[in-house]
Amino acid sequence: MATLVLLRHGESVWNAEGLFTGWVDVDLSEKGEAEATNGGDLLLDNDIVPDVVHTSVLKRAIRTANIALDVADLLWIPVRRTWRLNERHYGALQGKNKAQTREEYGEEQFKIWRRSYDTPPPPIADNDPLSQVGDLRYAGLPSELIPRTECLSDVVDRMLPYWYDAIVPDLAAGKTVLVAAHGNSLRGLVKHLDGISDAEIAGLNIPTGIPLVYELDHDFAPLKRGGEYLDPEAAKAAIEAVKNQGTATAKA
Ligand SMILES: O=C(O)[C@@H](CO)OP(=O)(O)O
Repeated sequence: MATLVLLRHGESVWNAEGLFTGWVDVDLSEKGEAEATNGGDLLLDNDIVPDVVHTSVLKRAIRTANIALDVADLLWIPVRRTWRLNERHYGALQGKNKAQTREEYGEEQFKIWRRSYDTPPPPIADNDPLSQVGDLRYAGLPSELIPRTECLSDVVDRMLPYWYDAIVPDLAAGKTVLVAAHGNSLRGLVKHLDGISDAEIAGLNIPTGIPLVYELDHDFAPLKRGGEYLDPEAAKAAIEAVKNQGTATAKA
């Protein structure tokens, strides 16, 4: 048996402002830092001691992991970072306001861009200031691997090689593995773990800063479908808030 802990970064500044973020390297808000601290407290309270952490190359996930691990006095554990755990690239929607996008293009199109499995938003131009094509952290990648937009299915395709090649070997070695990543890269991983259909995954949202724990069997399949949030009540409310982003019921 192996333990896998999934942690979505705390609220980012653009989450708070209601903007599509994707691969733009936005920092945590003050609330996001507090959520990361709470995530560390939850690990501590539940005696969960990660042996290794895997993060994306975006600072909201990196800082969330650091803050949570600092709380648990585990800043020293080995860390690996990969673009394959990055948030879904939101294409030309990066930096756009969610509520305004919904108003401009309508509820149906907004939902398709946000949560359909296989329809990506329009691509971002390489010369757009919010494109990642010239970003130093991706300089080692062939240009065709740097997304100009992605749907969730694209995320699953680029995330799974890392799951099999880097995370599974840690789990196989009996390590407790912490993965600090993003709403949509974690949706892709949960889809894979729980065997969720392409249609069903549209209804699944991941809250910020609340560790989701999976106990896995010898074949790296969950003992309990859906895993367990360390604070299920808070997770419920936060999931609802993510779902409602950009709609009239959203707070911001
Ligand atoms: O903007 C984004 O990159 C993501 C996560 O914050 O948003 P959404 O939940 O709308 O897919």
